[in-house]
Amino acid sequence: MEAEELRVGFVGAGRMAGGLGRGLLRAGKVPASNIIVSAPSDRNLAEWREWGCRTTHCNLEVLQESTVVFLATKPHVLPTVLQELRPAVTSQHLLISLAAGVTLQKLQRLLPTGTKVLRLMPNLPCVLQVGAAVFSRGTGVGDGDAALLQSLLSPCGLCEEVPEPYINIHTGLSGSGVAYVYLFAEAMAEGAVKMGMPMGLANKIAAQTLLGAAKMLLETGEHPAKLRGDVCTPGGTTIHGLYQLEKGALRATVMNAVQAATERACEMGED
Ligand SMILES: NC(=O)C1=CN([C@@H]2O[C@H](COP(=O)(O)OP(=O)(O)OC[C@H]3O[C@@H](n4cnc5c(N)ncnc54)[C@H](OP(=O)(O)O)[C@@H]3O)[C@@H](O)[C@H]2O)C=CC1
Ligand SMILES: O=C(O)[C@@H]1CCC=N1
Repeated sequence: MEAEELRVGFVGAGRMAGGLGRGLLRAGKVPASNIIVSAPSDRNLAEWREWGCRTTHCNLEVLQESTVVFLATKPHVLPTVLQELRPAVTSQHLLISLAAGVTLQKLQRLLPTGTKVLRLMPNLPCVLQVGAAVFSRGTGVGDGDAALLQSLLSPCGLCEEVPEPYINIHTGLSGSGVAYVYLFAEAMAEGAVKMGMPMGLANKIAAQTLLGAAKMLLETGEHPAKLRGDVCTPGGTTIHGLYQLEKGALRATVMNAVQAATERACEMGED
């Protein structure tokens, strides 16, 4: 289907919906006039109107006006929203849930039999087209529907189909992982401030350091340990810094963070 013909809806207009919406718009994937968004308040909708999208307080209207519908409410709200949407769902719709933890089995249970539903876990950098998203498909979702989602999200960054158990792991690694990186960036900059560098400059350099390191990882394809070794002069500065990170158990702490967030996603699926 051509982008101009595709009608895309968002139920929920918050940060993640906004990230995906702006990613799609910036890439010219779907014209703004073909996007309709719903939320109970105007808090987030005003911004969507500025982008040229249509907005409503009625979730059913989104379903009636679109074929591809992103379900972008918080996970605990989703069952109520699906109960409301259920009577208007048809076999023409492709529903895509962003809700952390909410399994395909649960989504399928809450929707009419045969509904085409996908489970997507994006992350916020998709707004700058450097996101990392994974998805799994529910029963009855064909290759064409999966390809449509991949094509829609292709301008937003990486988008891979994975076995469903990987989605909670991706949530712990990447959906939430963005926040761990901000914490690390803040700590790096504060270290520099402690040593006398102005905060604005320290923040800028910390961000550029993360960007450069991430690009090196992606573009060389090298293992992180190899690239780390390249920075370390024997007896030099880096090994002294790394020793402090190892003493502070950074590696185990980060592994624990990914585990805790993954386990929380699994728990949220049980609610
Ligand atoms: N933030 C992130 O980095 C990521 C989030 N996600 C997932 O995305 C989903 C949304 O999270 P996020 O964008 O952060 O949350 P936000 O709180 O920013 O947005 C939630 C949106 O849902 C709307 N909403 C609340 N109740 C209803 C309802 N009954 N019907 C329709 N809309 C409703 C809110 O309305 P109003 O505008 O009136 O407040 C708001 O627009 C979650 O399921 C989360 O797990 C996934 C990956 C990353
Ligand atoms: O914190 C959360 O639950 C959501 C899911 C991934 C990022 N934010």
